[in-house]
Amino acid sequence: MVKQTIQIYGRIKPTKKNTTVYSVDNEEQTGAFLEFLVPRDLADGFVNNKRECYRFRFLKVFDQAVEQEEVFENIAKPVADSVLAGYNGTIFAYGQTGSGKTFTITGGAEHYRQQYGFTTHISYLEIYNEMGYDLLDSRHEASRLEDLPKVLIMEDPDQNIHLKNLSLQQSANEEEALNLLFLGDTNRMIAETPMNQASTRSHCIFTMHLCRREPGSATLRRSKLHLVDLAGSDRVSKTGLSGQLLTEAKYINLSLHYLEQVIMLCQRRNRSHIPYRNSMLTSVLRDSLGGNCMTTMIATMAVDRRNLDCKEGLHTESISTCRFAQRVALIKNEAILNEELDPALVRHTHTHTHTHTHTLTALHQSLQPPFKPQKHAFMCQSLRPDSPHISRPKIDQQMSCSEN
Ligand SMILES: Nc1ncnc2c1ncn2[C@@H]1O[C@H](COP(=O)(O)OP(=O)(O)OP(=O)(O)O)[C@@H](O)[C@H]1O
Repeated sequence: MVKQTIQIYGRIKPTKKNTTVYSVDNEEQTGAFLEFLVPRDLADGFVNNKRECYRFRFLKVFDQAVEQEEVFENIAKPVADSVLAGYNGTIFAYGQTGSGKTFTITGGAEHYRQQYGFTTHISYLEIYNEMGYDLLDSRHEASRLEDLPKVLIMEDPDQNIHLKNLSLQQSANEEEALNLLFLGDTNRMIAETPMNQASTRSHCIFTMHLCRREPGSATLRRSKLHLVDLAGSDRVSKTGLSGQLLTEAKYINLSLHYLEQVIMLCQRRNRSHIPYRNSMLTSVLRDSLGGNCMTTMIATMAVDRRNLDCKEGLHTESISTCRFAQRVALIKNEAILNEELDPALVRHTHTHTHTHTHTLTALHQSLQPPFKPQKHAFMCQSLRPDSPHISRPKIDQQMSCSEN
């Protein structure tokens, strides 16, 4: 068993504007500090009694110039390696609208290197207004979100969560896996808000389910990797929304509130009851938050003046994102190696005890690796936009929202 607190990293989105209000201090030994400096003259005539300096600790902070490749090497690769070994992993991005969550989790419009990896199953869930949708329903490519299959949460007697109607698509190689990612992205709901024209107003969870058989062994290792792109964490009152967008924002606020509630309770030593069931997001991420998973969070921040709280001259959203991250860093997870005896082998052994031939055939079949493990498996590559083989299709408003 691996006991580990949730690992927190910060990432500052590049801006062309001159920004002197923060500083990053990455120390090898002590971790990193992100400091927001709030000069009094930014208060625009208001009396500013706030602190001048807000200091937050992260494992590492990736400043504006840091490329996706380096973020991948530092954050995603260790998690992907653990998942390949048989542990569950989660990487989630949290931050205000437009701060770079989607970019960090799924990459920009670049090309990806095509390299054959091993077979895996993939699911892609969108949670919009507390309702789950299967983004990988290929019959509904580029249709309205409401037309996609609705995903329901079911719980078995052992309180394990099952997602009914969420398809698991097998992918034989990296190209197929990336195409599933692109299909899902095409189906994602994109709505305009005054703050960001291509804002995602929903939570999206791209999950890779791996099943690995050790050569020469009858045990299987099953692990999952969740890549979680949360909706913007901004408060509703600031963005001046109404109608459908206000409803969306309220749902987002509520589910982020439940996420925060779970996080607060997970920190306590005496964890009696954690209300995971309050929202779909926390139900799905149950293992990731205080359970059987190695979890990493990336706090994304946009620091240009547009994102300043004008009255106070503060980076209010960045500061609350950092505060959220500090609370997340206190959560202790316990990841176990998800090993089990191959059920197919057990079944064969029971039904064919009278002859060794069948048992041996089954044993032989079950010991064939279902995939060829390679150092650079799909996940290791999926965030690496560095070579010209597979391109992300352009997703425009028309494609993603309506067939007409
Ligand atoms: N590190 C980066 N380098 C270059 N461009 C970036 C980076 N991070 C974000 N961007 C760009 O900034 C814009 C907003 O980023 P993104 O859509 O990832 O934000 P978000 O936090 O996911 O927003 P939302 O909450 O609306 O989903 C996009 O055009 C994206 O390409």
